[in-house]
Amino acid sequence: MNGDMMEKLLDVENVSISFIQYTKGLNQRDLKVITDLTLDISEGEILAVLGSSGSGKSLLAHAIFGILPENANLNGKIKFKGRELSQEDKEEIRGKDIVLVPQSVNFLDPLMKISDQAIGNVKSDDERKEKKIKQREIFEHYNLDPEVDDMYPFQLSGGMARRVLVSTALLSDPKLVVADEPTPGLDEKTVQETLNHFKHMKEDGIGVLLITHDIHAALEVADRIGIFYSGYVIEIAENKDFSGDGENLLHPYTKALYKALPANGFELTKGHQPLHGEIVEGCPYYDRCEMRFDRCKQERPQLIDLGNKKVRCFKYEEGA
Ligand SMILES: Nc1ncnc2c1ncn2[C@@H]1O[C@H](COP(=O)(O)OP(=O)(O)OP(=O)(O)O)[C@@H](O)[C@H]1O
Ligand code: NI
Repeated sequence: MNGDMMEKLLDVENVSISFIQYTKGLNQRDLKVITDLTLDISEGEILAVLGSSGSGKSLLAHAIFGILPENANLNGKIKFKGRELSQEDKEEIRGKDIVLVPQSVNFLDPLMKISDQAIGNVKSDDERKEKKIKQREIFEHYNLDPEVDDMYPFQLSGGMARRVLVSTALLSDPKLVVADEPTPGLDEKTVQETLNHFKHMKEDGIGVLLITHDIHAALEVADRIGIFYSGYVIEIAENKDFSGDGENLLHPYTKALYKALPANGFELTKGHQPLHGEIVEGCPYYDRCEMRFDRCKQERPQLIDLGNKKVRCFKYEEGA
């Protein structure tokens, strides 16, 4: 599919998420977890967001669905098909045009039979029948036998539960699927299976936001990969840039990450990423950067838009 012809589905523009934290006495401070995050996804495209544990990946997903914790502050815009979504819009649209494949099976209701919760609320018996047929079809497609319909979540194996979450998400014919860490804890075969599901969605024109800390999974299915570092997206690269010597990758962190791949297994969190809320004045990667210059210590680089690619580094500023 030609990426240029596909309609834009999701725009996340300058999104920041913070928590109010009470310190000694009645002092409070803003604990920033995500800062100025910008990304977009089109029909038939898989965008992976790659970040270490605790980097705010699930919060990003929850912001899109309007299910952030009460004490979270959300700034910036989230748009679907060009229209900014209010909290009410998000509540309206979720589970329909946009669906979440949650990180945890705990999102399933432990007291409800699998097929009932997959079908969800219906307005009439006819609708229930219709949805039941569709549910069975999709479950069949994901190798979930009829007896699964009457099971409760605790009766599912890890792999089955994953397949239930994916097929439940697809039941509403979504335009966009947000998958939060769909692969950890799965055996190699089930990982492969899950990734294939995302490829099928892509072929069906669905946009997929794949949130993961597994760079191998990201590289296997994603068209583009957004790299989180210390609450920032420091680069959005194309999949094909992760090849050769990594010479087409832009940010020094992404380059280092790529170089570490074949040799070291892979370690995303090697070294110290400034913690959330730590006040870093300049570039968050300054301390580890091999290409830094003075300006990087005082001033924070903005995300530079290079068409399909984006990077947050002064080195790529015009005239630099
Ligand atoms: N309700 C809350 N109040 C305060 N801080 C919170 C709250 N929820 C999350 N956080 C903070 O936000 C950070 C990001 O959480 P999030 O679950 O989005 O990380 P993640 O990237 O999805 O991690 P993982 O890979 O472990 O799933 C956490 O490290 C935590 O410090
Ligand atoms: Ni998470």
